[in-house]
Amino acid sequence: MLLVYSRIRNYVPSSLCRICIRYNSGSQNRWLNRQLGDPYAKQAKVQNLRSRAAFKLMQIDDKYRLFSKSKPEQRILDLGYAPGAWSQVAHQRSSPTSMILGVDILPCEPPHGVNSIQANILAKRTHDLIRLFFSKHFQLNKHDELHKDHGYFQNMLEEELTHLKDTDLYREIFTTDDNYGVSSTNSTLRELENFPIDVIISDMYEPWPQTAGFWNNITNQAYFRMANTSGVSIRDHYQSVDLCDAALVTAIDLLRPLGSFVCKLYTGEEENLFKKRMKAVFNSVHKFKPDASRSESKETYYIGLKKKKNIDKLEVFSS
Ligand SMILES: C[S@@+](CC[C@H](N)C(=O)[O-])C[C@H]1O[C@@H](n2cnc3c(N)ncnc32)[C@H](O)[C@@H]1O
Repeated sequence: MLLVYSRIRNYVPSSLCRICIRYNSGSQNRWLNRQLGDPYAKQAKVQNLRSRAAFKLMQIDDKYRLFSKSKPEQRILDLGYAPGAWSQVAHQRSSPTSMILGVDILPCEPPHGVNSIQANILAKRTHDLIRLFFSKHFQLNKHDELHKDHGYFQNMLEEELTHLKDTDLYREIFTTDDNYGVSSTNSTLRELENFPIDVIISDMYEPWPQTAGFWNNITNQAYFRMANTSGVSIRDHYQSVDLCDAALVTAIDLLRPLGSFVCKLYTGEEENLFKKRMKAVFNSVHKFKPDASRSESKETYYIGLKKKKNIDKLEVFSS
């Protein structure tokens, strides 16, 4: 019903739309009324931002300074990026030469200045695609305007990955051994290839209301997929911890030492365990609930600054 509402809202006067509201369930009504009166939702519309979530990241960035216009070529990974408001903020607040990759399990056209892939972060291949995207090799060959054709871009990245398999170049990009064929003088460059990302942001969880991609039978039934807020806080919490762990694994494997990390967590009894894992990966760990996050929501944000070096993944997850 919500989908129908958002689709027809573009075509019919708002008085008629109230009819739709009347036939919704009570909780849907509450959601719609809250959304219609919400100052952040209104501001998002005015500023052409894809959702009110943009303000949460702005407030996190105001406090923890993740992005910088003066750092050229910041490499930013946005996990669960659809519909793209966080990516818009990352693009606005970083230098024009920064590289931003959005990953989402749902199909979505990325905002201007952002590349994206449709993929599940729980899959190993997704990590390979991310590493390839940020590799020197792919960046050199990438056409600047590719973000304008999302499907073409994803195909190109996938094909390149298949093409490279079993070549020396593949081994160079994907072997993360510090000593792989390099002298110690090149170790900084090697570190950059091993850990090519400066900032990882993850808002992964419930799907945004889809407006496109319905042809895709595998991923468009968002409400039957692994993660969607159910209102049952224990269930939401455990699924959220899984996604936070997946984001943390991505950070261990791909984020550069001293790099920054943000992830959304639905709070619950495993929160302290997750915090402990964060502390094993980052020198400085903060919990922050931005004003734009509704007080009744169980969501909170964990910020990890100054990633440590030489992290043993097994140790992080076995304690
Ligand atoms: C709350 S939305 C993100 C909103 C986004 N930060 C923005 O500002 O527009 C959460 C997203 O996480 C995605 N997601 C959930 N599980 C995922 C997974 N396993 N892999 C990739 N994306 C996932 C959902 O499809 C959804 O689009």
